[in-house]
Order: sequence, then structure tokens, then C-alpha cells
Amino acid sequence: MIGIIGGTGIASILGKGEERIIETKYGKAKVLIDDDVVLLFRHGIEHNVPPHRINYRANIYALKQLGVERILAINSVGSLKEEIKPGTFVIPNDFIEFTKFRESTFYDEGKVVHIDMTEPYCPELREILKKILENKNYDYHEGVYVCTEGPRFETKREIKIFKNWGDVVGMTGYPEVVLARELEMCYVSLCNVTNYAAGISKNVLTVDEVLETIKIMEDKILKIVDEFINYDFGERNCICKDALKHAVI
Ligand SMILES: CSC[C@H]1O[C@H](OP(=O)(O)O)[C@H](O)[C@@H]1O
Ligand code: HPA
Repeated sequence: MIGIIGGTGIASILGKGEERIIETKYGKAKVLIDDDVVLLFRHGIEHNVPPHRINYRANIYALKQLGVERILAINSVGSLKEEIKPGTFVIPNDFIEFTKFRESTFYDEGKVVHIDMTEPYCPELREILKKILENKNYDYHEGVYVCTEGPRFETKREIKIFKNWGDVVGMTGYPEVVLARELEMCYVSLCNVTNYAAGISKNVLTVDEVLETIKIMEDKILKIVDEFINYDFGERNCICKDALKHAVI
């Protein structure tokens, strides 16, 4: 099974399949199931769940319960670099996070687990996603995803600091990527660069700009997702499938 986690502006372009509510020990998750693809909208289909209130554990656990092994997460981000232009893509190869109140592990009682995060995103899926974008001549960069708590956008001063440490900024990439690895699932992120971050942009940040850019990118996003869900993945030979092997005390 393949899992697709949709972010801002994606429900309107990807919403198809049988709607199901999946009960997990961390709460409920609403998904759409279409053949062997599970679609989950992290903000809810109506986009009424803000980034800091998303039940990330219920979402990832629900995908695991449904037999998902590989996840493509779609994230909207702000660019921290002039050369990373709105309307292009970023495939993160690392992250740093400044979130505050999120449940960020499945292992907070009973087993003590220290999962390795040297390669947070699945190396196999990153290579596949890069190939898909290259074959389509879609502009993309690899880089570091900086995760903030939200729901506010960042200040100019925060971005002045973040741009020395990362390439794009978002509010939802963490803890999804860690939770997926804790359940030995492969996770890759396709970041839609929707705007320049605060202070780099010449204008104030607006949700309108984010949604307008997503609209412009939607055809490319659809084509990438379509190619991904139809990719012949074969066996998993990555670090993700045995992530717990040397992580439990
Ligand atoms: C409306 S911009 C802020 C909003 O968009 C991004 O969501 P997602 O990563 O799910 O596409 C960002 O993380 C914020 O939640
Ligand atoms: N900051 C944080 N999250 C975002 C942004 C941003 O500038 N754009 C889209 N998601």
C-alpha cells in the first residue's frame, strides 16, 4: 500500500476514494482509499485543523494499520533562498525543528526507543522522486526543511537565522517524518515552494499567495503523484524497514 499525505490546497485536487474513519489508539484519522492508495489530508478535508493541532500520531498509525509501507507527503513551504523560487519543488534530505507542543514519538512509555535520524527521509524514495521530477523537467532542489510550530508565519528575524540553517520552512513536516521511521515506514516529502519566507519576500505573507501558487502548481503535483503511485517499487532495501533493530534499549 502507498500512503499520500496531502497538505494545504491539495484536497481540492486529489480528493478521491472511499471515505473511511480509522480508529487508532492515538485517535481517529479520516482517509480516502482508492485501490491500494490511502489518501490522508493532514488538515482535514475541510482544512479546519491547524498545523499545531494535527494528530500526527493518529495519522501515521492509521496508515500503518492499513498496511502502508511507503508514504509520499506533500508540504507547502516558504523559500529561505533566493535561488529556490516559488512555483518550484524541494525534496528534503534533512530537517531541523522548532516545534513546541507536539507528541513526537510513539514510544513515550514502556519501550525506550532512540531512532536513528542520520538519514531522516527514505533514501530509496528520494531517488525515485528525484527521477520522476527530472524525467518531467520540473525544477527542484534538495535541501533542509525547517519546521516551525505555527500557525503564525515566521518573523523576519527568525528567517534571518533559519536561512543559515535550512532551505525551506514549513509547519507540518515534523513529527511526521520521525513517526513514520519509528514504525519502519518509508517517508519522502515533496515540498511545493509557494512563497519567499518573511523578510525575503518583498511583501507580507498571505494565505492567498500560498493557495494561488498551489493552484499554479497543481497540474505538476498531480502528475508527480500519479507517477509515484504507479511506480513499480519492488522490494524495500532501505534503512527504514529495519529502523527499530538497533534503536531499542
Ligand atoms: C497556508 S500556509 C501555512 C500552512 O501550509 C502548510 O501546510 P502543509 O505543509 O500541510 O501544506 C504549512 O505547513 C501550514 O500548515
Ligand atoms: N512559512 C511556514 N510555512 C509555510 C510557508 C512559510 O512561509 N509557506 C507555506 N507554508
